[in-house]
Parts: sequence; structure tokens; C-alpha cells
Amino acid sequence: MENKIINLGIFGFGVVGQGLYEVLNRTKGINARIKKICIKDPNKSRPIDSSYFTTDKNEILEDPTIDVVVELINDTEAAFDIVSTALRNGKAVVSASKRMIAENLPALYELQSANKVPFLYEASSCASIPIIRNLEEYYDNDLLNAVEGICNGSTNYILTKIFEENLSFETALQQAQELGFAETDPTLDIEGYDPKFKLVILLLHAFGTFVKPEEVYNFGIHHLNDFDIQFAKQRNCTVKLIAQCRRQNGSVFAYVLPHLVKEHNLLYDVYNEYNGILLESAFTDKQFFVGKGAGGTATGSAVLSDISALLYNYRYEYKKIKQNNQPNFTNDVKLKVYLRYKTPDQVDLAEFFNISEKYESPEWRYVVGTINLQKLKDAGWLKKKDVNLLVLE
Ligand SMILES: NC(=O)C1=CN([C@@H]2O[C@H](COP(=O)(O)OP(=O)(O)OC[C@H]3O[C@@H](n4cnc5c(N)ncnc54)[C@H](OP(=O)(O)O)[C@@H]3O)[C@@H](O)[C@H]2O)C=CC1
Ligand SMILES: N[C@@H](CC=O)C(=O)O
Repeated sequence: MENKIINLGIFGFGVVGQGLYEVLNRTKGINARIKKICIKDPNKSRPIDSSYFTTDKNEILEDPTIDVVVELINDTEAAFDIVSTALRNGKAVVSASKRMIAENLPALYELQSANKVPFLYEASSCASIPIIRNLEEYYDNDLLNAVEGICNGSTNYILTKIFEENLSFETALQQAQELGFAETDPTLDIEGYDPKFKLVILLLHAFGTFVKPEEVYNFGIHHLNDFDIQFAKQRNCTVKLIAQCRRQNGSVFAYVLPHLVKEHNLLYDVYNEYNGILLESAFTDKQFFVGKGAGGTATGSAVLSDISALLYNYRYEYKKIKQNNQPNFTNDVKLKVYLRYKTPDQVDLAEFFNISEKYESPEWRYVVGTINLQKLKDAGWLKKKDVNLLVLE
């Protein structure tokens, strides 16, 4: 695509679609122009000329003059249909839809190689942080040990408002929604599904291992209460929702869980909708990436960077898949946790290897102890509203 003006067909004109439009308009020297935008609701008022819009997906997918399809919609099934049709039609595709990508990674990988077209999705994981391209290009060897960090802007925004400004959970969530950070269904954010989708994508680019989202355990910040907040503050800690995948004895484990984070930890100072990713590798120790993880123009700029990369024929090579020494996925890892509950019948303490601390009051009880990740994943009792979990550093 070098030296030519590429025609874009965009799906979606919500937070990210409009962010891309603004970033594209304000970026000089990018050889790309929007030919058509496909949306869902023909009656919604739009801030730009109506001639841009269609509700017929084929006006983009079947248009031979459109080179690149940019998929930015909030419907997972429709997004997969659009992306796979576009790839089959020989069009390059850029997407931000982490859930659709995480749930269909093997199929999307096959479609790219079968049709010999690039599919780029930097905006899908940590929005403005160029983490996928770094994992692909810089860490293209097997020395990487871990990818760990804050991968969800909404929950980090909520936690920042709770810990720094004493706002209630509900008010902070409402603000995150109004600012365009949250998913259409915000339980995906607060229960840790959204960062899990991102982690599944990062895990493939870090280690070459395909993992289904349902294999990875996620527990969010939806059960956090004032007692937990005081527990953290009394220990000069904050709470962060951490996604991590890490090599261990030839395998790799992964999870999304709320952590108690001490002041010396680099992730402690990642605030609001910012995300932060720590990479650990054999000879470099830790490297830290930080940037806006949600929002229209921040995400739009990552989408634009992918469009721009297509101009010089960039594509993911998935080198770690081709290296053929991928670690197996495991949930067999011990975690030290704080478990808060109301009454003893709400939890099963027999699942713990050991308990080092026990607290009881008329209102709340907690234990600190060590438990296996697989036991947490299988534990029905963590679904009870009175039960909360924090991983201790
Ligand atoms: N918001 C953020 O900060 C980030 C979001 N993402 C991801 O980007 C994607 C878009 O998010 P966001 O912009 O926030 O979502 P919004 O809800 O703001 O916008 C969704 C857009 O998708 C359109 N749409 C839905 N279904 C269809 C369809 N079948 N065909 C055509 N258009 C359709 C809607 O049309 P209409 O306008 O007619 O309703 C709307 O314009 C999601 O996958 C999200 O997870 C990724 C990174 C950051
Ligand atoms: N809902 C997501 C949006 C970006 O991916 C988040 O809050 O991080």
C-alpha cells in the first residue's frame, strides 16, 4: 500500500469511531481518507455530514475501492462477521474489539494466513499503549517471563476516585460511563472480563499460546466495600485490578484479580483511566509502559497508528507461534490472598493450604492465607456478594 491514498470503510461511530475521526482530521500527512461509515441506528443525529453514513455493511465490504476496513463496534457477533468477511474479501482490517478478538483468536489467525491479508488490533489491548507491537517486534525471543499490569481504564478510574477522592463506587462508575471509558455492559469492566480479553490477546503475542477466555480466572472489584478499603489504607496500600500472565516451570499461568499494591510498586502511581504494563524478561528485569487505556482520542490514535502501519505493509508475524516452543497454560499456582466474608458458612476455608491471619468482628471476618488459583476458579462461594478477595504482594 506504499505511496497511495488508502480508502477506509469504518464500522461504528461511537466513542472510538468519533475519536478516530478527530485524530485522523488533526493528523497531517497521513495518506488515508474515510470513504464510508457503517452505523446501526439510521435515526441518530451525527456530528458530521450524513453522506458519510450507511446502515448497509455491504457498501463497505463489497466496495472494491475500499482498502481497509476499520471495525469499531460494540456487538461481538456482528464484529466477527464483519472482520471475517472483510478478510475473506481480501481487505486489510484494523479492530479495537478485544472481546471479539479474544474469543476468536485461532479463527482470526487462520483467516489472516489463508487470505494473506493483515489484521491489526493494537487499540484492543490497553488502548494507547503500543504493547502488542512491542511484544511482536522487540520481544521476539523466548526470554520474556511475565506481562503484568492494569489493563482496564474504567476500573482504574473507579479505584482512583475511591482511594484518592473518597467518591462512592456508584458515582465513580457513572463518571467512567459518561466519559466513554466503560463498555456498553459495564459488568464486563468491573467484574474483570474486559481486562481478561486483553490478557488473552497479550498472552498470545507474549508467549505464542492460544488460551480461551473461559480458561482464565477473573474476579473484579464489584465486591469491594469500605472494610476492604480501610484494610488497604491501614497497610499504606491501594487496590489495583491486575491482569498477569507469567511463566512458571515451563508453563504459563494467567489471571485477572484485585491486588493490594504497595507504594513502591510502579503500578501504584497509575491513576484514572491510565493503564500500566510491566514486562519482565531474563536480562532486562522490569520494563514499564504507561498510557491512557480508554477514551475516544487515546484509542483512536492507536487505531490510526495501525492504519499508518498498513501503509508500509506491516503485519503481525506471530513469531512465537512459529517458534513452536509455547508454554502450556496452567491454573496451578499458589496465591497469598485476603478473603473477607460475613459468616463462616459463606466460604470454604478448607480449600486453603494455610491460614496465617484471622480476624473476626460482629460485622466482618477475614483470613489471610495461601490458596491454589484453580480452587479460586472453581469456588462458587466467591460469587456471593458478601465475599471479597484481594491478592497480597
Ligand atoms: N471506549 C473505549 O475507551 C474503548 C473501546 N474499545 C472497543 O471498541 C469498540 C467500540 O467501543 P465504543 O466506541 O466505546 O462503543 P460505542 O457504544 O460508543 O459505539 C458503538 C458503535 O457501534 C455501532 N454499531 C453497533 N452495532 C453495529 C453494527 N452491527 N453495524 C454497524 N455499526 C454498529 C453503533 O452504532 P450507532 O451509533 O448507530 O448506535 C455505535 O456507533 C468496542 O468493541 C469496545 O470494546 C477499545 C478500546 C477502548
Ligand atoms: N472499557 C475499557 C475500554 C478500553 O478498552 C476500559 O475501561 O479499559
